[in-house]
Amino acid sequence: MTLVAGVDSSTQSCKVVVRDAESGALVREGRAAHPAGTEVDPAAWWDALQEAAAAAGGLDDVAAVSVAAQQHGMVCLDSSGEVVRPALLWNDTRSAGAAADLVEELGGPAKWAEAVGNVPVASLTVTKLRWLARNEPANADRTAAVCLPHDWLTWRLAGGSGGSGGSSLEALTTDRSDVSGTGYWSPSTEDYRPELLELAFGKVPVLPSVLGPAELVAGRFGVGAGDNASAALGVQARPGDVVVSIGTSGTAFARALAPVADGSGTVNGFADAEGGYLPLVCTLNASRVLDATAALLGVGLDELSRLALSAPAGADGLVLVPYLEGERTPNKPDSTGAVHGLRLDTATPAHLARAAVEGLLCSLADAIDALKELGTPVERVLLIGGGAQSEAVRALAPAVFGCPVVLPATSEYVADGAARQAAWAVSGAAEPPHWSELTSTLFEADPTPWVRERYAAARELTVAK
Ligand SMILES: Nc1ncnc2c1ncn2[C@@H]1O[C@H](COP(=O)(O)OP(=O)(O)O)[C@@H](O)[C@H]1O
Ligand SMILES: O=C(CO)[C@@H](O)[C@H](O)COP(=O)(O)O
Repeated sequence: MTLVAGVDSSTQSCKVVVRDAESGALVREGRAAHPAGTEVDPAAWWDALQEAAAAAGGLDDVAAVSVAAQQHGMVCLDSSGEVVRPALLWNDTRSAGAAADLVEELGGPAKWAEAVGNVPVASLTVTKLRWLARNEPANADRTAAVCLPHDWLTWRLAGGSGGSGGSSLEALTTDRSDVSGTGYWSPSTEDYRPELLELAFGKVPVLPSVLGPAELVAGRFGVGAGDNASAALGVQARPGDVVVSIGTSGTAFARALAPVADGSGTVNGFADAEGGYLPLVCTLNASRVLDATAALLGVGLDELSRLALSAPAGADGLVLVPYLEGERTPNKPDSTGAVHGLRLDTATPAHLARAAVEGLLCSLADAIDALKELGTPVERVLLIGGGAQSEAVRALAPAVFGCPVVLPATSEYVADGAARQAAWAVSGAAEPPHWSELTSTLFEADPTPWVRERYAAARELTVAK
């Protein structure tokens, strides 16, 4: 049996799966936690990867390993390969002002969408580089190369380590899916846009080489991917599927045959990990809305679910606007969350739990609508990510989304996608291997459109932090 491994180095943790390259059967798995916060020393990802790999029985017997990771994080390296400062993550909003400046300097959002398929918001790497240039000029001066979390982990696995003896900066690699979230690579021309990096950062550091989806690095490492593109590989998404992921971020995305350029900035025009495209909407607030509400109520996640399901649809008018970390979609980096409709009869744990689940789902329903408005066909909605383990999320998603929801069997789909990429690279075939169909459960419910209507009115009523 040929074994392959897939890694998901995501915001909250690192997961490793070892699978049979041919059938996709799960052989072993492991995980380890990441530190909290929106700036993290990449060394912590490396340590977590070692711990998760050891928990998965080690990687010595696998033919290939691919790493998928959280998108957009800014990893700056100096000329000897040392990390210059802790990485700024996708959910760090300090570069919101830099994003607004860059949009204006290029002549407006449409120019950016046309150039790189994305309108800068604080999440994109290009805005973090502008922030660095303006706020930490000494660190910007020291920066000789810039890469993404999955690029850095792949480089280290393949021998790059910084200091003497490590691979050179020129050995850094990336893939289309992740580089398309930087803001300085164009999915329509498949090229870096160095003039945009120059505009943002004042210079063009060494950038990773962009390899094809099934290429191998140093003979044993897949090129890797952004975590959402890897999840699309993991669930074997097909045209007509919209995948909704409830992790730290909330995302809705679909595979597409042509690049997308949304001048409103709502939909990110990413590339996918198979040679196509991945229009995607991302929110900053998803599973942690449930974590925070459960903590507020002093209950666990299962009890939160039970409470939510015990309250009526619409929570008798109680609405929770989930902008607990500010928000990216809509672009309100300084906004805060809010609870509206509080009365004596709605001031109960059950009403608050219901409002939290419905608020989270309404923000994702808006994301699905944005994809539809750009012409994305929606034949099936697939629900994945840690938050999809919530009974309340499963039961209420079809009511709020207004359509049936497919729940694939619980699995680490980002890591699974990376393992499938590794199997593809090892096979030398033109297409990724077809692994057995996922077992899944269909959730259906009568639509509750009034829940979204009340949410739509309430989501505008938030104050800045
Ligand atoms: N039973 C559950 N009910 C609700 N949420 C859950 C449950 N189990 C795990 N989660 C959520 O999963 C989240 C982590 O999801 P994950 O997809 O691993 O995130 P990320 O990929 O961003 O690190 C946690 O914030 C936690 O709230
Ligand atoms: O920024 C995005 C997508 O554009 C996020 O989806 C990150 O890629 C983080 O993913 P999770 O850790 O929440 O899965």
